[in-house]
Amino acid sequence: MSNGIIIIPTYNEIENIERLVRNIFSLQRKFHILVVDDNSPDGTAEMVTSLQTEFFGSLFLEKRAEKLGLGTAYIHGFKWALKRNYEYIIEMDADFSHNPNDLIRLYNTCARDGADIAIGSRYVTGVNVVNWPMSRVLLSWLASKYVRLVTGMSIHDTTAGFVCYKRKVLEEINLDKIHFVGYAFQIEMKFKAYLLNFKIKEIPVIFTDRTKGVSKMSGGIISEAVFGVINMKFKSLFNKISK
Ligand SMILES: Nc1nc2c(ncn2[C@@H]2O[C@H](COP(=O)(O)OP(=O)(O)O[C@H]3O[C@H](CO)[C@@H](O)[C@H](O)[C@@H]3O)[C@@H](O)[C@H]2O)c(=O)[nH]1
Repeated sequence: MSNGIIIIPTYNEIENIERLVRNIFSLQRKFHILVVDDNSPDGTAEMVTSLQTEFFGSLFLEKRAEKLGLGTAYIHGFKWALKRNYEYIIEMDADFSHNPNDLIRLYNTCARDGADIAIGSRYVTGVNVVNWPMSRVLLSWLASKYVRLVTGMSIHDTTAGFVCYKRKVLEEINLDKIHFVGYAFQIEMKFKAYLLNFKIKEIPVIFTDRTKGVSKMSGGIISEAVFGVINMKFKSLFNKISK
């Protein structure tokens, strides 16, 4: 039994998932993996099912009926993990934007260095993003600045999706009261952890854009974040936010 689980949300990641799973299982530290797939038409879930024979007891799959958003996929995965004995619960994209070799550093920041949340951060030391078009780098960097300004959090990479949580953080945040369904979910989780005074550490990582498959970023995801963050801060000022 491993005390750490990597949760990977997937939508149409057939070109990445097998290589990523094999890569994670070849690391020196042993983690379990949970894939939360939203009925990807490209057969991502079927690929995971076929790998489960080889990685029996270490690779898990939760299949949802339709594409319901990155945020709700993670909430689903968190609840699944909390029902089991995992002490460290890690979020990661399926497309190799997050380097699997950084997983151990992320894990150790919580397991050895006393953090409650460890964030694999692109913006601690300048901008560590490879192969994103300039427009996307600017959008992400400005989004992080905007969130810092509005919320008052001192985190550099507020939209990061490469995060290790200690179990107690996910037990204390009310997962049923997370409102955002898209990437803004990442901001909301960090904000709630910040309001609860959890110890948050950022470790620098290099984010490399995917070479296979496509991003699921959309206009709806952006506007959810832009307007949602102000609303979230406003509610917290009047103590109306549920942690
Ligand atoms: N199950 C499920 N998975 C999804 C969904 N939407 C996206 N995903 C999965 O979530 C991961 C990230 O999605 P991408 O579409 O590849 O994200 P990105 O554009 O590269 O965005 C990155 O930057 C964002 C902003 O900084 C980050 O918030 C995000 O986590 C990610 O690192 C991938 O594994 C993708 O398959 C969904 O609706 N359902």
